[in-house]
Amino acid sequence: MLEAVELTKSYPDLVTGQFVALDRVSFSVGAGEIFGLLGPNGAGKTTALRILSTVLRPTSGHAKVNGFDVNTHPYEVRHSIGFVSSNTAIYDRMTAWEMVEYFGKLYGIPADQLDERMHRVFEQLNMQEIRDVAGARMSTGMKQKVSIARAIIHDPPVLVFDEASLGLDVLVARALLNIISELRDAGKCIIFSTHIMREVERLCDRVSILYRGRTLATGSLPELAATYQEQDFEELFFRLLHESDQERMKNVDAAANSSETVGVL
Ligand SMILES: Nc1ncnc2c1ncn2[C@@H]1O[C@H](COP(=O)(O)OP(=O)(O)OP(=O)(O)O)[C@@H](O)[C@H]1O
Repeated sequence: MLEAVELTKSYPDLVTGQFVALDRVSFSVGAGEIFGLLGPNGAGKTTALRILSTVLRPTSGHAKVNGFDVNTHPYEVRHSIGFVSSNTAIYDRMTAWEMVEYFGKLYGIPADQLDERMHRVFEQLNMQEIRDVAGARMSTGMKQKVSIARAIIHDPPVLVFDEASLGLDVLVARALLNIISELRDAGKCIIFSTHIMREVERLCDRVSILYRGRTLATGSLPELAATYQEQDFEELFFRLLHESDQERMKNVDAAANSSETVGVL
């Protein structure tokens, strides 16, 4: 359903020449699966998700969403994907119903099908009560529901949640995770990026741990526990980050030593 192969994104950098935000990251996600991208700030999660949703072009590597290549078929990819982030803008003057309807029209859903689809989505997300509430009067939780509704109105097979629980209180965050589980059970292919380990433990079938643009490990939690002989996921996460930092420092030292040697020669 979704496949990323050796995705790399680098930016020009005044000091180092190139800054690699994403370094040969690969993963695949099937229908009815929630795949987590877990990493601290700056790990490269948003960069990967922006490439998958065709907002950014990769420097190298390729990706397919619902069988369509992100570089050659961006239009088809956008129709196959729904994107939910923590900072989706909600129009103050539109009601929940009007906003979702507007997006349905943007996706080109014919009027006769759109009305039926709207009712189904509002029922699915339990949004009937906020149907006529204007954006300006919505709570953060209501806004997040509208963001999800407009991301799924065209019934895409792939859904991307980028730090979607950021800023939500525990009750609303819990409701969000429940909605995502239900979407998985309905057969959606879901990518869920977060820096919260508890969310991964609760929700994800498999996860990639990203750090400084690189994948440190990928697998289901039981697989990772067995591979690294560590049952506590939080311990495992920090251990991998620490080992990656040590490896990096070793490489920096080695590079410094070799340039000193060249200087002496
Ligand atoms: N346009 C850009 N030019 C230069 N560097 C960038 C650009 N966009 C992102 N970066 C850098 O790429 C790295 C990865 O950023 P990204 O937003 O993908 O991280 P993230 O894992 O989503 O973290 P966060 O939770 O902070 O958003 C960061 O160091 C960021 O500063």
